[in-house]
Amino acid sequence: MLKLLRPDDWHLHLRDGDRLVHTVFHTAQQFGRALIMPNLKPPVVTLAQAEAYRQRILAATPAGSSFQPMMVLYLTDNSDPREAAQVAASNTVLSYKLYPAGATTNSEHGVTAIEKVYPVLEQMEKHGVPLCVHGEETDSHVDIFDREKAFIDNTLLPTLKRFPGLKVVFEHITTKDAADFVRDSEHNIAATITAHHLLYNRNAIFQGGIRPHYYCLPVLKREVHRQALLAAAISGNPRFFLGTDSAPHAVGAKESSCGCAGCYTAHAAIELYAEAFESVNALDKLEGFASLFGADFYGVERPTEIITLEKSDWTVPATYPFGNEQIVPLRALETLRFRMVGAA
Ligand SMILES: NC(=O)N[C@@H](CC(=O)O)C(=O)O
Ligand SMILES: [Zn+2]
Ligand SMILES: [Zn+2]
Repeated sequence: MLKLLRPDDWHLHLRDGDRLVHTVFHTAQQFGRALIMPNLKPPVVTLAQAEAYRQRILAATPAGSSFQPMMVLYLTDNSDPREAAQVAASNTVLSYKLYPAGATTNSEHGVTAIEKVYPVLEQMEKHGVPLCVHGEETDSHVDIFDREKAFIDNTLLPTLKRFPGLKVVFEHITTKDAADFVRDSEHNIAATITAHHLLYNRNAIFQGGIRPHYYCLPVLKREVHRQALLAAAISGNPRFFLGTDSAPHAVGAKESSCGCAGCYTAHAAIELYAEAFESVNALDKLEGFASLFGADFYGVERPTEIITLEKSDWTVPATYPFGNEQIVPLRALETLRFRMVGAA
């Protein structure tokens, strides 16, 4: 039996509409709070839109749950620098998200050149508002496995040189380069790490055939990178913390000749992380990573509730409902060794 302070998910996609009841259900079972990504269609760009989305999420939250969605604004070339001060004053909107235009799902309204948002970044630095970053180079000539490293060199380093006090969360890091970069950075740079990047390398996408449910962005990398992420996650360094990047797409959109990027892990997120930490005998490091470090970085209260995980095998269902469609979760029809059994 393993008891943990109730974890928070610092990178989550819930989508919208009739899908919310299904996605919120899974996350609210496990997490006290989650940082909700704003890449809807159309994206969440204003405080008013974020508040309206937050209310839709709360309306879809199961009765009796105290789950709190924390919101993010989608940064665009046209974001108003004056809004940064209002974000700093908000208790429910915590950060901005940088999607380089074209980098990932619903990023077409993203930033076309980082210089265009310098006035916003200046205000964010001034007011202490964190920037969450999808860190991949968008130049299609750059090899897809090298895009995270190229982003560090071409975008992140010059931006931090110009705004050295800007708080940055390098989201869903996938390489040793990114882990080393964050480890060797100043205290204002942190990173989230997904469960799937801790558990799998790029072979998973091609195991006996093409496996669309293991395709996400940034794409899974070589084993050496997975090892580096695992080392960072269990290091006890408080600038590495949990963000699932659980990213649901209906089964038809994944199992397609041009399938969407994203792995759905919210149904068993903490169990998947526990499995990864146990694989290197580091379950004692899970609570800091999952429940403390993210709250500290964002400057919100640490959790007080406790959840309990048990060592007991269970089989993940083939699908879960997703609005009026279905979603295939990670590890569908396979066995998981941990199971969350309660909260108090
Ligand atoms: N990670 C993914 O593969 N997909 C995410 C977008 C993102 O986080 O980049 C999505 O919204 O589907
Ligand atoms: Zn992303
Ligand atoms: Zn994401």
